[in-house]
Amino acid sequence: MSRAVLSLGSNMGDRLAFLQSAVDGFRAELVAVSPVYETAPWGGVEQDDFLNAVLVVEAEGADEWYWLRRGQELEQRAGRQRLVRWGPRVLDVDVVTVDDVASEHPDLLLPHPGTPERATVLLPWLDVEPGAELPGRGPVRDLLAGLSTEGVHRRDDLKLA
Ligand SMILES: Nc1ncnc2c1ncn2[C@@H]1O[C@H](COP(=O)(O)OP(=O)(O)OP(=O)(O)O)[C@@H](O)[C@H]1O
Ligand SMILES: Nc1nc2c(c(=O)[nH]1)N=C(CO)CN2
Repeated sequence: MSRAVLSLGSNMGDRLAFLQSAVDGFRAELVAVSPVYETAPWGGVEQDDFLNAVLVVEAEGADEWYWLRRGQELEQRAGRQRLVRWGPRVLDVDVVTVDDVASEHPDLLLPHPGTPERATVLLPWLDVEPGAELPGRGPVRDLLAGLSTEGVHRRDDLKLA
């Protein structure tokens, strides 16, 4: 069984609908869906706030590339265009972890290298897996304790179903 943690982000158009389209796309493999967070953009590009969430998914016989491909298919279906690094997007699906897999392949870095610094990933992940560990880096709870969560707000009025 392959178990992956995926980070979803959107800051263009109907942001919640784009996140929901990813949830729907992974419906058959879905283990958990986090609350939705509204988050100030990181990365230095001036742009609108994001909605972020995390999914936990599982599939028999899948490998890490399967999850990357599935995420990219859903990004394409949402109409994503790759324009600016760390810029606005209708849907971003990042593979955060796949079991304990470590990968240095540039097309699939695992665990996703941005994770330890991103409260936008760690907070929703902790909501669905309170004991979560980032392989090689320890408990998510401890990583979060060292980060600012300023600009990261849980939106309980916005629900993914
Ligand atoms: N763990 C991963 N999850 C998703 N894409 C990855 C991962 N590791 C490497 N990539 C590669 O990153 C590229 C996609 O980058 P993308 O434009 O989504 O980056 P970004 O979301 O702007 O930045 P970041 O990856 O820092 O969040 C793809 O070519 C993909 O193969
Ligand atoms: N708050 C927030 N900022 C971002 C995000 C994101 O998902 N959330 N994704 C980016 C591109 O990967 C760039 N900046």
